[in-house]
Amino acid sequence: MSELLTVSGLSVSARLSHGDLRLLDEVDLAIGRGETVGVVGESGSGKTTLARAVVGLLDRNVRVDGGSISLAGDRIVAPGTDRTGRIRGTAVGMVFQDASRSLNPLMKVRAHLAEVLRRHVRGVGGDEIERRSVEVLEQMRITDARRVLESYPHQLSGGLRQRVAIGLAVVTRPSLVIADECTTALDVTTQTKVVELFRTLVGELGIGLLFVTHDLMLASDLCDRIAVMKSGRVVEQGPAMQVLDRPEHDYTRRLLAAIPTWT
Ligand SMILES: Nc1ncnc2c1ncn2[C@@H]1O[C@H](COP(=O)(O)OP(=O)(O)OP(=O)(O)O)[C@@H](O)[C@H]1O
Repeated sequence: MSELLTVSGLSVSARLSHGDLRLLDEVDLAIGRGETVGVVGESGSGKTTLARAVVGLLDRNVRVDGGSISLAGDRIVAPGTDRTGRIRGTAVGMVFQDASRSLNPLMKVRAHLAEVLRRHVRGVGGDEIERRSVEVLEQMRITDARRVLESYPHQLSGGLRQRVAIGLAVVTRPSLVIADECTTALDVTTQTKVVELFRTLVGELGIGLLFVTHDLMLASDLCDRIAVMKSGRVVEQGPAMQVLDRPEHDYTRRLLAAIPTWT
């Protein structure tokens, strides 16, 4: 599988009034084209910091102090280097937890899609915007694309809003999508449908998917490989089934033990 995203020895710290706090410690992670990698771990383990480092969206008091991130062989992040501006929203799409907050309540879905396309696709015109907007909603398995295009976010269900948010992330045809806890706010049935949609999209579009979640079962259902994070480090990574069936690290075993069972 050809490598798409390579994170090598990435260390990130926050500057605080009483000194520096290490948020990521020598993190290694790789994602190939058409591959889904889950990053799991409890709250505060550094998952979001890792996802945000890839797209250059770290907080102002946070900086990279070691290692690097490359996309398709191009080094985009290293200490003192941030070349993420040209890949964010184009080669890399992002979906966050709460679609309601990432969508502007005063803009119809049509205007959201048009804005993203105009910002990121050079020379795109009205007809093409219309064609690609309908096409991406259909890719999101939205059957009444024209009605959805004319809707404001509040007129859509939570599941539909999240589909629109995913559509906005892929309409520019990125090679990598980063999804950060994007199913957490959804009920279980809607969550399952969104996971199914991601599975289809990865297959159809051949994108790489970085799927951040605290839910180890969800990750193992969707992902080819899983990286388990604890205190800013990747403590274990491997094929999803291996991590689930034969966890090597105590922390992974504890995460597994914390999953409620029906029996
Ligand atoms: N700008 C910042 N300044 C100081 N500390 C920060 C900053 N951003 C994140 N942190 C700390 O870094 C740690 C990792 O945070 P991060 O949000 O990456 O964890 P997470 O695994 O995504 O957690 P969650 O699942 O709750 O989102 C936490 O302890 C957090 O408080």
